[in-house]
Amino acid sequence: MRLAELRIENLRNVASAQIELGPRVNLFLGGNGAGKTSLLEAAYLLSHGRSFRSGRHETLTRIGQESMSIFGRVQHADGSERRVGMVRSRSGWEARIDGRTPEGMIEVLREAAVVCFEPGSHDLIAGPGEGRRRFLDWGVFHVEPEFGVVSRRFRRALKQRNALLRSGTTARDLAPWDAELVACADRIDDWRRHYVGLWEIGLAQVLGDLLPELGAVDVSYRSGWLAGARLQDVLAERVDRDRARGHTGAGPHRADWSIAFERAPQREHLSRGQEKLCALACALSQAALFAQLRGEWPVVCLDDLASELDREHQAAVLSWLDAVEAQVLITGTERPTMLANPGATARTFHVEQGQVATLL
Ligand SMILES: Nc1ncnc2c1ncn2[C@@H]1O[C@H](COP(=O)(O)OP(=O)(O)OP(=O)(O)O)[C@@H](O)[C@H]1O
Repeated sequence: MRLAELRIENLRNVASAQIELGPRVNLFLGGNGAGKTSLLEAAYLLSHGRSFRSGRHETLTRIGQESMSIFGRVQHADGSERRVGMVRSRSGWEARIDGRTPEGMIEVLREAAVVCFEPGSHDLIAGPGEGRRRFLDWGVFHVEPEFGVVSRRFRRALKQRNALLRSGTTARDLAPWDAELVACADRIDDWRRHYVGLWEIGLAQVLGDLLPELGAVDVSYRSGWLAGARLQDVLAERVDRDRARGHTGAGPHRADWSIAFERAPQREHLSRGQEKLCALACALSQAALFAQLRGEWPVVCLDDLASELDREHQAAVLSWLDAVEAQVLITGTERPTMLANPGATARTFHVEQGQVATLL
């Protein structure tokens, strides 16, 4: 899929922008604080319903404004086109699809698929498990049609169970929520496990290009409860502990995954740059798996590529992307030397004080 057009109103310092994107490489150049990352953030929001930057959602809206909006014209490989959008006001998010209000944001998120590598991406390797679960679930969501609904049911059951735990209830009151929780958890776990099994094949290939010096790679997935045990047994066994803590300590909300290399078996063996390359390989291999299973590439965003990677790795990434069909959005303060002659289909934009102008 590709974003043929991106329209933004009042996102950070971008008061109003309408960008006609090219089908392949789109380069956004401008000085620090110009608003380049905010453009990628807009594309990412359409796909994830949240920003890749930390902080409260209120800070997304331009200072002094009541609301912000993002619209995208999405073109799919089968020739279909969708107009997707989201508006954020004081009352929260509102989704739009082809001029109507869909049942939920989930419909917009299904249409727009964007993967992103940005300065905070190393957190995927070095940061808390929540980011890794989100990464994994984004991939699963796009290939398992029921995943969105089942994970919503799971979150509801978990919330209810936690509320009951805090109110000092009996095991009998917990039983219906435990049953719902376990039913959803088993499906989520199966989907995630299956996805990781497919994804790690492509990940090993990309890492073989980007970090060959670290040797063979192994991805381990942990479901969030004792390996080999049934979740219902684990919940029953630890119910007193859960009650004392006021929340459920085992389940898919505690799942995690990690990457180990032959010559860097622990995460702490990786340099910061190697963590970044790992995170980049995760994003690229996730995009490749999406393309394999869905028959079209997601949009690939690379924020501040030149300052994140050395020249050799920048060249490796750009030639990897050149060989595939993906639409790519890249930001930088200067044109990367590898993109000095980016080809006839490439577009370059100049960004300054939140304004975007097409250069080529
Ligand atoms: N809510 C907001 N309202 C208005 N301006 C904001 C808001 N939040 C952030 N900004 C400003 O918007 C700009 C956002 O810049 P962004 O991170 O997109 O820039 P960038 O071009 O990627 O910069 P850099 O090269 O420094 O990473 C900054 O100038 C920032 O001060």
